Amino acid sequence: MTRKFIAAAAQLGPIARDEPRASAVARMQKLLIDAHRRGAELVVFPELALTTFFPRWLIEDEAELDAFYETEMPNAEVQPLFDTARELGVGFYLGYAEIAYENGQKRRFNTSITVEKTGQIIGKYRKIHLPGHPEYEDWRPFQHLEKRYFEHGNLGFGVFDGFGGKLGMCLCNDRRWPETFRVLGLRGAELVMLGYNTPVHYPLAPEHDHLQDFHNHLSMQAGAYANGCWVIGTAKAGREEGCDLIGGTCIIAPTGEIIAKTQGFGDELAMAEIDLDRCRELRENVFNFALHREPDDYRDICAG
Ligand SMILES: C[C@@H](NC(N)=O)C(=O)O
Repeated sequence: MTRKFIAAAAQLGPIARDEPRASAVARMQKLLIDAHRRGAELVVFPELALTTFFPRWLIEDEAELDAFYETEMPNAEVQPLFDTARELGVGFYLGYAEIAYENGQKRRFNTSITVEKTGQIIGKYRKIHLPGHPEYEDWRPFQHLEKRYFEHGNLGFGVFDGFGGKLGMCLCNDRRWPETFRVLGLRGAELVMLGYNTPVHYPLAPEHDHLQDFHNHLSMQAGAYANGCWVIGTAKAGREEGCDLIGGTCIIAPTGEIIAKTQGFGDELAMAEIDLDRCRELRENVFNFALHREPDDYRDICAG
């Protein structure tokens, strides 16, 4: 059986603070339809793809904050995207802010899901590496309050079946951590999908601002290569509410090579054929884990 399919990384340009969900959903439907026309069976959208990147503001009013989260997936506003995708037989990855009620508690997560071509949700992930800070810091030109608005994801790095292979997900800052890709790789992931919102300006080390694109690709290419898996990384890009976000949306082969990339900072597709069997080029050779890994010498990695 061939395990080849065409995938699209569907970059979104900025989403305004007052842009309704319906507008973001319509933009994603358009990208999905274009991707389908060009043969795609899987479309990867960004992190927090339904709203602006709201952690850049301190929002103290609970109702105002809650308006950026989804309490159900799908819900009435996102259903049109699910419907279009199912009608066309296209699956997708989608990032969004989630409110969940667990054991009587209201919990907030930065979440992604994968939806199969049938419209079924086949995987769910809640972001584990939350960057930023929990309290307002007045010296910053903009806030990064993910540690305030989200809890540490409680679903682990799950690997699930879909598109004829083993799939994994993560979100934005997770891609900078080799452990993310290694855990997914150890669990057999052949394709890792992720969305990101990455400001060009990093207030803690502004001398690295010119390296943001480099660090983005370095992290994802290294993750792909060292684990012999495909990576699709999709940006929310461009100047969003005065804050510049990097683009660089791309599809990376298990060799670590970028084989498709967006050019600009708006709504745009990067597309490539994914052959899941190519993972073997690495996983049966230099990164044959069973033959060559030396976990006894890595114990410090798991020390708390
Ligand atoms: C800054 C941070 N953004 C994010 N949304 O996790 C990152 O790119 O690592």
